[in-house]
Amino acid sequence: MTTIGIFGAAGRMGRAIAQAATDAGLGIAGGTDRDPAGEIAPGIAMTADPLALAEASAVLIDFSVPGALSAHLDACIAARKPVLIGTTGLEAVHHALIDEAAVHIAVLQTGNTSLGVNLLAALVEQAAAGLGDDWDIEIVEMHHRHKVDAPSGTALLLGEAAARGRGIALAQHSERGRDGITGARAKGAIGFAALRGGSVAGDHQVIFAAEGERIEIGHRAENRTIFARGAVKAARWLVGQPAGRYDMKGVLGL
Ligand SMILES: NC(=O)C1=CN([C@@H]2O[C@H](COP(=O)(O)OP(=O)(O)OC[C@H]3O[C@@H](n4cnc5c(N)ncnc54)[C@H](OP(=O)(O)O)[C@@H]3O)[C@@H](O)[C@H]2O)C=CC1
Ligand SMILES: O=C(O)C1=N[C@H](C(=O)O)C[C@H](O)C1
Repeated sequence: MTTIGIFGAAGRMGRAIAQAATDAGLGIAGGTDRDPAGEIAPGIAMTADPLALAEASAVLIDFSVPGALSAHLDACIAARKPVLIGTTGLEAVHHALIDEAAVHIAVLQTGNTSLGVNLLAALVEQAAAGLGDDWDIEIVEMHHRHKVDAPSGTALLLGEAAARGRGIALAQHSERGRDGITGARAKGAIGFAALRGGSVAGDHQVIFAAEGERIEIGHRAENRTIFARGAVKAARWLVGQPAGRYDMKGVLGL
């Protein structure tokens, strides 16, 4: 039986993943959290030691915080175990750590584990490729009041898809956090706007706006179960994969 270890196990996603893994008939080796006192569910042991967890698991799932990424990757490399990174708010330094880890082990990093969002990303890439840069691209997301990072990992994933479709680098063409006298929109820019409130699990809308017409495509997550199910599916897929960096396309057959 595949046994999963969960970094950030006491969090909203950690708990949802424990439930999804149990529903899928998988074993749970245990979990870590910032304060690992106690259990996340009956029979699921918490530890403060990422390496001990990695050694006890067939595959690891990390939905915690960017600051813990380095220690989690080190543990997975030392134990030679594959890992899924679902944590968002990652910066260039974190992506460099993931690239380095992927030389030694299989690492899947994604801002969204759901089938719907990954299919949306494929559609966005196709639309951006077909429409050309006189169509302005804006990405709007809304999440619950507890979310700490913006734009969401999913908004950035969709932005990357749009940039790929256009054959440009997102980093050089994104407009984020507009406020005050911003000046006119740059031609070819990909804009981001983030809303926060209530209990919204995750809404994303991609708007293609031209003179006189607009195309809007989007996705609404009704709860976290879709992310948790996707994470468990990806973890199963990762077991036995050779070292390398992966995203959800291989898992979902997109
Ligand atoms: N890729 C995807 O599909 C999805 C990604 N996410 C992302 O997953 C992450 C977690 O989301 P969510 O569960 O809602 O957030 P939570 O804040 O509920 O969970 C994060 C957990 O990680 C814990 N933590 C903090 N530091 C460490 C550490 N050093 N080691 C282990 N655990 C630690 C936190 O503890 P404490 O609270 O005590 O600090 C908390 O329990 C976010 O980045 C979110 O954006 C969310 C949904 C889907
Ligand atoms: O923090 C969340 O809740 C979510 N985070 C991910 C993101 O940043 O895109 C995925 C999902 O939208 C929920």
